[in-house]
Amino acid sequence: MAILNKFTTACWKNFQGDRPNRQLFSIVRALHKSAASEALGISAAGEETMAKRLITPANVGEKTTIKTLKEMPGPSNLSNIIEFFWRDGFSRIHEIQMKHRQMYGKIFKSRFGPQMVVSVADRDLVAEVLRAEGVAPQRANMESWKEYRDMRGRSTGLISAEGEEWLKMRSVLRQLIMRPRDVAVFSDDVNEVVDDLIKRISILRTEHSDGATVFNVNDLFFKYAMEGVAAILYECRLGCLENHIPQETQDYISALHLMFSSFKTTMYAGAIPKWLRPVIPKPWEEFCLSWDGLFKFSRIHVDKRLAEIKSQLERGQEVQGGLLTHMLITREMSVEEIYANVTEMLLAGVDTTSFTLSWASYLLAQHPHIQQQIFTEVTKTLGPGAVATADDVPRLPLIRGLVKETLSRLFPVLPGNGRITQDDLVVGGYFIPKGTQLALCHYSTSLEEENFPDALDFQPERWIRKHTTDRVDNFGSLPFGYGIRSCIGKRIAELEMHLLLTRLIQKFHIGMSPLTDDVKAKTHGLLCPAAPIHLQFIDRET
Ligand code: HEM
Repeated sequence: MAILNKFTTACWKNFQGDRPNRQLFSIVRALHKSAASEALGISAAGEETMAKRLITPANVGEKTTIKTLKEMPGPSNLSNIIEFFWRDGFSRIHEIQMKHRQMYGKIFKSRFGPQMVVSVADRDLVAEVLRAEGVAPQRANMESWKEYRDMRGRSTGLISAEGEEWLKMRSVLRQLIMRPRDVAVFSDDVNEVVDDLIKRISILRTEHSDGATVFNVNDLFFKYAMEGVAAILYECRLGCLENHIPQETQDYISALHLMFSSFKTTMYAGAIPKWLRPVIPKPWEEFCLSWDGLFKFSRIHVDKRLAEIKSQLERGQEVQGGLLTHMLITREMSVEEIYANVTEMLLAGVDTTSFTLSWASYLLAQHPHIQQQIFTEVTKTLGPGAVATADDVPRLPLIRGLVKETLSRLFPVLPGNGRITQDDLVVGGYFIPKGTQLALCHYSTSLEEENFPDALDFQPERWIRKHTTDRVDNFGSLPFGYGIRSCIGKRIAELEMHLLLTRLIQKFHIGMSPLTDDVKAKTHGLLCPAAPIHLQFIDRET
């Protein structure tokens, strides 16, 4: 188990003490504000310039060329209803993004009943929006998450919290897991999970007559991602890759599957008016049921660790541990906030990582010559059979390129991102009033020929910098978001993906099974394979 910190009984006082007082919170907030400016690359003077650029509604339509939302093009309400409800557009959100971009241009508006969304489908405009973000950007459509938490008296976590509440939790967590060196200490834990996955592949291959095929690799990568992220978050192993998965882990997987399988209904659980719930109860009931399962699982693991810490301290022993231990001891967050955050982080970290791994392996199988190039890089850099750690990753640019080309370009697992604007803005020549819902269309920008020549080709080497001043475009592809509200688990996800893909390429030639056709993507909340991916894992000669 990675050791982040050592704690002595002195910390126990802190552990039992009060939550940070308001004065401290103001300091944290001030620090955070400057950190946010830093992350966004703007100085105090820059912020002022930004503020001056804001326009009031009175300016609009005068002698300026600034246009109103009324003038913004976009599909009609009726065509949206047909596209989404008649033609099952919910599973083709990524394609619709591309289609609307072609039809209406870089910025367009769509209506979903009373809800109006402005879509931004251009690299430079996305950059404008994100660079103008304040200290606590607001995510869109989180009402149902909050309602569930209020109903059950639970705290919000990073994903669902807003404002000061979010800032406080973010300032705690960003110091623990945001930098590559923060997560490098987890290399051994992750590598143990990789060992188990390799063993699992060997078992699964024997179940097929050719001795090489693994059916539906996403199932395997789901278990890997869950085991890996839990090893870091809960500091324990869950047994996902065992032959017999423990019942409580199985219950969690069921809750996660329920959340995922009923995505379409649960996504709109909050949108269905409360008075209609007695008539259409299923979406809201399933939504609550899956959250109950997810929270229950986190409580079990957090409480278990809490009890261990208490007993160690009572015996006068020094407490050592990782992320969870640190959070429980320092008490910068309450236990309820810790439950909520580990619940939301586990939820955010499993399918995202597993789908990316499925797509990356699929692309490797489709492109054997590229797979061979990456294999050559790995063997030359590490030497035969060596197990990579986080420290080796910077020396494996094609492994990083493989993940980027998969996730930042061809299969961005979150094809879009949402924001509620917190100030009046002008974007692309349009006045966007405060409180407008924005959709940032990352899928369409990541396939833009202007941003990425030969955009449909799989070219991991395009991410390799030939010169230190080289930069492959950033705002054209933001798989983890950008700035102060970006993905807090980015480094954890990267570590899991880099270490696993390196080892898979070292051990196996990954081939396409004849049972796998051309697999298309579909949107189901995330961009996932529309059909199971079956792959062959053939041992490389040692
Ligand atoms: C391939 C894997 C992953 C991808 C592509 C991904 C992507 C994202 C994106 C796009 C966001 C929204 C950012 C924004 O609104 O600007 C996000 C937020 C978040 N992600 Fe990830 N994520 C991944 C893995 C993880 C992991 C492993 C964890 C936890 C261990 C995690 C935890 C979170 C949390 C807590 C947030 C909310 C952050 C906040 O609002 O402050 N994610 N992620």
